[in-house]
This record gives sequence, C-alpha cells and structure tokens, in this order.
Amino acid sequence: MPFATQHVLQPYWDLAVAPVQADGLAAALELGIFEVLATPHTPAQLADTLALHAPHTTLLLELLWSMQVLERDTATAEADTQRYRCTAATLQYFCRNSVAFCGDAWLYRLHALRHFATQLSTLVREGGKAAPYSTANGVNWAVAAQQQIGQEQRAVTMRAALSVMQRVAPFADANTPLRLLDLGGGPGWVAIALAQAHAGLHGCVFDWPETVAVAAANIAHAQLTDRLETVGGDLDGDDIGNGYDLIWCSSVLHFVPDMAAALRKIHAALKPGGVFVCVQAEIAPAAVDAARVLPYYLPMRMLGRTVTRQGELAQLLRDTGWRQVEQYGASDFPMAPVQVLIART
Ligand SMILES: C[S@@+](CC[C@H](N)C(=O)[O-])C[C@H]1O[C@@H](n2cnc3c(N)ncnc32)[C@H](O)[C@@H]1O
Repeated sequence: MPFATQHVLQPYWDLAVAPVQADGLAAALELGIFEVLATPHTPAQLADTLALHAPHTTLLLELLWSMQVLERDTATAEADTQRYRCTAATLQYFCRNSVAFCGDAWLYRLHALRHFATQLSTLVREGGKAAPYSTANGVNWAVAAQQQIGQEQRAVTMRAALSVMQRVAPFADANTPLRLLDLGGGPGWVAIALAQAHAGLHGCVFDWPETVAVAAANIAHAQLTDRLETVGGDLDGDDIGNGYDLIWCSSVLHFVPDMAAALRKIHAALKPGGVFVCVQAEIAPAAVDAARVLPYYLPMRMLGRTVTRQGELAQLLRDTGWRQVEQYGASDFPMAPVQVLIART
C-alpha cells in the first residue's frame, strides 16, 4: 500500500541505507549464493551447502528478497521456512555460469565509486587526483577490457549497440558490404556483435596496443579473424585509418584532450556519405535527469575529463562539418543514460 505522505528527509535516509543494500548484494555475489539459489532452497539448506551462519543467512535472504533480487514461496509466512530462488534477472546477470554474468563488473563499480567517494572532501579541499582513476593508460584499459568492460559489453552493450544500428540505414540490410571502425572498442565485443549480425561487415577495432590484444583474442575466439582486425595506437596522435563506411565510438571522446580535433579526424577517416555513431553520456538540463549521470562521472570530471552538456556534442559535430546530425537518449547502455548521435560526412 503506498504511503500518503513522506518526510522531506526520506530521500536522505534512503541514501544513508543504500550501502547496506549494496553490501547485501556484494556479499551474495562474493559468497556464491546466487549459483546455489538457481534452484529453490530454504535459508537452512543454503547455509548448510555453503557453510554459512544460518540465522544471519535467513536475514540476508530476506533483505535480498525485499530488493527483488530473490523471489520466495508466498505460501508460508515464516522467513526461515521460505524457499528462496533467483529472479530471472539475477539468474541472467549475477550467476557466474550465465553468458551475461556481470557480477564482477558490478562489484568493480561498487568498490571503485565507493573508494573515490571516501576521498571526496579531500579532493574538494585540496584538489589533486583520486585513486583508482588517476592512472588511465593502455595497461589499465587492457585490464578493464579483460574484466569489467568485457563483462558489461557482453551482458549489456552488445545488445544495445545492435538496437542502435537497426536505425542506421546501411546496416539494416545485412548483406551490404560495410567497412567498420570500432574506435576505442576495448575488448571488441561490439564489433564482434555487429559482424555477427551483418554478414557483409568487415573492419577493425582501434584502441591502445595493450587493449586491442584483448580484442584480438576475443575476435579469434569468435572465429572472425577473416573479417575483423585490430589496430593499436593512441587516438589522440596516431592514424586511425580511412575509407570506413561506419565508425562506432561509445564512451571514448570523454578521454580525448581535444574533442573537436578528434571529430575532424573521424570525419576524415570516413568515406563520403559515411556514418558516425557516437554514444556517450551528456549532462541533461533538468536536475532529476542530470542526477542519473553526474554521480557516475564525478570521478572522471575531477580528473579533467569532458562530459558535455546535452546538445553540446551535436553542436560540435555541426561546427566541425558533419551533416544530418540526429540525437536521441537511450538508457539500455551500462550504468547511466546516454545520448546516441548519428551523423554523416
Ligand atoms: C569507457 S571505455 C569504452 C569502451 C567501449 N567503447 C565501450 O563502450 O564499451 C573507453 C575506451 O577508450 C579507449 N581509449 C581512451 N583513450 C584512448 C586513446 N587516446 N587512444 C586509444 N584508445 C583510447 C580505452 O582504452 C577504452 O577501451
């Protein structure tokens, strides 16, 4: 039953308690609870299977049930006689044997954001750079590609990218020959998904040399080495090739020191009439929408990375010679809502 009134402090109490829920989920992931609860178990059975403290296991499962991470039998009333099992989403994303498992990525986000947040008052008082974000280089991006970005691409980004591409004219016909560049493609799963969906597509993943080594292994695993290659380099200073029909670039331009220069370079790399698809978060004008973006990007912004205001990237595209710039919002990409920009040379 919805409550008729809410105290003005309720949102702040909710903020204070959110870490308890986050740690409940973290504990369940770390203890391997979800793999066991792929089939229904009482708390006592689960505690027995994993050698856990039975009364506290009961309390944790009830918390996870209240968070809709678990379901339980409704027939019996007592929490300790209930049988708990994973919801469909928990099975898909938080069970290690699922192809879409991204529990490690979620734990990484939790720990990195929390670690950053503990440094916030010092950063505001004294400036400086927060760990662990201060050392972004090819080696660190390669680790990210192997771990959290790899899991998030497989679980979330691949599907979201395909749904964007259904709107892009030359991609919709699967047999049209297309040369693709996945710029800053990390582990390469987006290029792999696009190649699997479009028989006529071939192309390459560009990223730091250490990072494209991860993409190369994934491309080999997907048996696509005859259609996809990798090029290692620095987007800021190195050649990204040319003659592309399509350039996909998601959550990469935040990291380049001169966005306008990068957009000119991308323009020059496309064939005449080529399409640029750029997906990244922007800051919306209304507080309630901005709140879905700003906390995720505060660590990066405090490192001097750029997150544009909504509409700014579209304007920059027009200012750097792009035509037919379309933009829409999407919230099926990892973490925060993004803007999808589709532009032509
Ligand atoms: C946040 S990740 C996004 C990865 C992928 N596009 C996605 O959406 O999942 C940013 C990527 O940009 C790459 N990157 C950042 N700066 C770069 C640069 N100067 N040269 C090459 N790659 C760069 C990183 O290595 C990383 O793979």
